[in-house]
Amino acid sequence: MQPAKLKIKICGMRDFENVQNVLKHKPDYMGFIFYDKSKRYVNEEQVENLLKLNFGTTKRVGVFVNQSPEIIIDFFQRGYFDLVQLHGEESPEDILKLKYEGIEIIKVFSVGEDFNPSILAAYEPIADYFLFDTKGAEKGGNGYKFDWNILHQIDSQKPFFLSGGLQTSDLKVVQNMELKNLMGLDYNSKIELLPGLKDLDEVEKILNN
Ligand SMILES: O=C(O)c1ccccc1N[C@@H]1O[C@H](COP(=O)(O)O)[C@@H](O)[C@H]1O
Repeated sequence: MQPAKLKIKICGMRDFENVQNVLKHKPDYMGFIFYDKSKRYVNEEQVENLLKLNFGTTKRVGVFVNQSPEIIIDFFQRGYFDLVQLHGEESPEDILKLKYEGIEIIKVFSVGEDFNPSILAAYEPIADYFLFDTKGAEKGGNGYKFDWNILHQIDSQKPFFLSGGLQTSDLKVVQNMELKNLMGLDYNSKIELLPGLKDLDEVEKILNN
């Protein structure tokens, strides 16, 4: 069954004041993109500055693409995030290295026409959550949706997030789909004024629902 209240993640944040303002709406998760080819890349100086803020109940998600476990562990030990979102082709072996350090894992799968759900089995015992995003030219943040009906065919017990071009109005659509194990929605480029700068009106609409 889909949980009554979906968790909300606002991703691709980096601007101090914008983070502060989004936090007023208490999202469940806030994502920071530690991938230097992203338009939303957050550098170490920006992250260190953000550590001054009180995140309250909002969990900070570090988003990585095929980064070495050693670097991820180093950033985790510096307190840069609470859990990781692995948005590349990370192997189960590398993910286990993170688990041994006590890091909670969101493993991402990019869904296109050729998506084969058999890839999930190797990650089922080690990831805490799955996230299904749209496959596109970029590793993430492509800004468009995949056919969510494919999720009805997935044979997994793992709670998962949905992402890929989500807009404010999608909340109701998704709720009506009764997607088994859907735990949360991840908003990014469609609620932005500029890459990395979220539209506070959209954030308010999402989180006041
Ligand atoms: O946003 C990015 O630039 C990005 C780059 C590399 C990996 C992940 C990235 N963002 C994640 O992409 C999805 C979907 O975003 P969108 O709604 O399609 O813009 C989301 O999970 C972001 O966390």
